[in-house]
Amino acid sequence: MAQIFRTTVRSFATTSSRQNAIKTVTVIGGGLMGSGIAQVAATTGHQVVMVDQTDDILGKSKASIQKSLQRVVKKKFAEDPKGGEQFVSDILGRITTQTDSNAAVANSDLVIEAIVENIDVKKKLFSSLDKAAPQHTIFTSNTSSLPIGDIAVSTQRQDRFGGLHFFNPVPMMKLLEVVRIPATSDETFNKLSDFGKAMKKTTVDCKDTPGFIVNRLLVPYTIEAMRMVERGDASFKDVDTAMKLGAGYPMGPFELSDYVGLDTMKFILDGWAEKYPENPLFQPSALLNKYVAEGKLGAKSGEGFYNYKKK
Ligand SMILES: CC(=O)CC(=O)SCCNC(=O)CCNC(=O)[C@H](O)C(C)(C)COP(=O)(O)OP(=O)(O)OC[C@H]1O[C@@H](n2cnc3c(N)ncnc32)[C@H](O)[C@@H]1OP(=O)(O)O
Ligand SMILES: NC(=O)C1=CN([C@@H]2O[C@H](COP(=O)(O)OP(=O)(O)OC[C@H]3O[C@@H](n4cnc5c(N)ncnc54)[C@H](O)[C@@H]3O)[C@@H](O)[C@H]2O)C=CC1
Repeated sequence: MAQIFRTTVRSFATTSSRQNAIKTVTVIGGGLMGSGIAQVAATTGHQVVMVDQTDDILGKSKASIQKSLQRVVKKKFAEDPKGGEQFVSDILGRITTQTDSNAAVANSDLVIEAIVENIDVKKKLFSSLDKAAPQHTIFTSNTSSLPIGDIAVSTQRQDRFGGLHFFNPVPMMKLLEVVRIPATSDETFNKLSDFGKAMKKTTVDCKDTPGFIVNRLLVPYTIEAMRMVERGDASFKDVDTAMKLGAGYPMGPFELSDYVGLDTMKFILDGWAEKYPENPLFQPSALLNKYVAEGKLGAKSGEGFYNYKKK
């Protein structure tokens, strides 16, 4: 019994000290994903530095975090407006902003990159951060579709490099994919998994394969739905209704594509088609290409498969 107790205490102490390993987080990119990641990291007690290209963009990022926190306050502090105000101000107080990414990593335990999905831009950023960050700092990318290993080669710290793939909307989606490349050390991987749990996410372990787990299944499924409509087998609205009511998905594939962005879906698919031309699941969709060519990119552009313009 005493032995079990000692073991339990020891394993708790190990996990707990590992959970404490990451206290300060630098989130680079304050867009849709970066602002969500910064919000959740600060909500779970981490000190966050959020980086973007201009103060104007960072102002918008902070405003979107505030708006998202208000949704939480409405539910959690319905009877306690003062408590709600304190909750928001405590979280925002843990987020500072910076436009100089090298300066932002000076005291960072972890970097989470959530900038534009472009391999050359990501590599350039990490190569510069590698010289500026302390030795112990772990680097991660939130990329949806690029190989983590192809980004990590721009640094001299591949043992302290991995993927943290969050889902949109970050405050609501409970999953975090933790991705390791062959060079990722066990210590780094464990710290990343513990950090995910400290962020109150459920983590899954992923290898550095195209789309990791979720997008590897979700993207071909969505494209197959588009092919079904291209063949005239069903309308896109009926496909959405069928998958929501028949398979229990919160959104059908066309609603989800509009939500993620049709340009993003196309970008992921085109990248994989070029890199893995032999895989029939990654072949282009004429319907998707048509919508993107017409500038119908989904909710963000006001129109995709559905219309989002206020009448
Ligand atoms: C591309 C990639 O690499 C990977 C990806 O991200 S793929 C995309 C993954 N995401 C998905 O699959 C999303 C699927 N959709 C959903 O889960 C849900 O539709 C949704 C959570 C987005 C919205 O839920 P909904 O019921 O349709 O809408 P709505 O009523 O507005 O919101 C539901 C709740 O979420 C909350 N919520 C939604 N967005 C929020 C945000 N950004 N911040 C805080 N709270 C939020 C709302 O306040 C609401 O809370 P209550 O129900 O407690 O009042
Ligand atoms: N949109 C989604 O549903 C998901 C996206 N991702 C990934 O997350 C990353 C970011 O995506 P989003 O947030 O959707 O994009 P976004 O376009 O909303 O935000 C990107 C932000 O990065 C900034 N940025 C660009 N280059 C920069 C640089 N060099 N330094 C600092 N900031 C820079 C931009 O100004 C912008 O604010 C991408 O890699 C994407 O593939 C991952 C999961 C889901």
